[in-house]
Amino acid sequence: MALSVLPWAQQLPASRLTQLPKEARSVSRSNGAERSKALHQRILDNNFGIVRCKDLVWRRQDSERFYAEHSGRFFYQRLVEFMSSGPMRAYILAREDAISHWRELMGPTKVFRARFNSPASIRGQFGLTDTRNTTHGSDSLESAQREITFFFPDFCADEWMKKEEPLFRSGQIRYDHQNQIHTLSLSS
Ligand SMILES: Nc1nc2c(ncn2[C@@H]2O[C@H](COP(=O)(O)OP(=O)(O)OP(=O)(O)O)[C@@H](O)[C@H]2O)c(=O)[nH]1
Ligand SMILES: Nc1ncnc2c1ncn2[C@@H]1O[C@H](COP(=O)(O)OP(=O)(O)O)[C@@H](O)[C@H]1O
Repeated sequence: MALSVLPWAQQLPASRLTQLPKEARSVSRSNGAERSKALHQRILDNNFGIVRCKDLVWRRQDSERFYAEHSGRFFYQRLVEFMSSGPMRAYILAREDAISHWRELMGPTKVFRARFNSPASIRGQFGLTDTRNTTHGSDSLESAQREITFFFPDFCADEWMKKEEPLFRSGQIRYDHQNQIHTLSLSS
């Protein structure tokens, strides 16, 4: 599983659960909805199972808490402000090696590196600056678990791993267009 947050609203992997897209003020003011749709399609096209998906807006203190490990870095204040400046979308994504696949799909943190070295990546395509780089993705299983709890406090990863992960893994899922997530295909 992997956790991802798309800011316009930005995942979970046990081998696989987590990602978040970030996109806020400047982006959502113009074409945030369109971008969010494109990012959602990119997730589907890359064979991620969408376990959970939720639109939300952070308060400043949410942003400060989520990025506490960066407090003291020169970009902390701008990051905190950006992440609480508009809507974002949080995902729990599942697929084999979800964390590394998502991070590859996102591209490098620094936007010019992304543009030149990975122009087809999400950050290469949509990133504005090193801070406003469109998406977040957990960097390890441990951070995925912590970040999933942050965004989806009611989600029980252990139970999901036990009951649903094997069915996601074997493809016994279907896409629910209305709720924009994958659900188990019921075998009766
Ligand atoms: N070491 C260091 N690098 C900085 C500092 N400020 C900006 N940078 C880097 O300079 C590059 C361009 O920064 P800016 O042009 O200021 O970016 P910006 O337009 O402010 O956009 P945001 O990062 O979204 O606020 C990026 O690689 C930043 O990481 C700083 O105070 N210290
Ligand atoms: N040098 C930097 N300049 C500006 N913003 C940065 C810089 N490094 C990191 N950030 C911001 O902090 C976020 C978290 O940083 P980090 O966890 O190191 O990268 P990543 O999001 O690629 O895992 C980045 O996505 C970016 O928004």
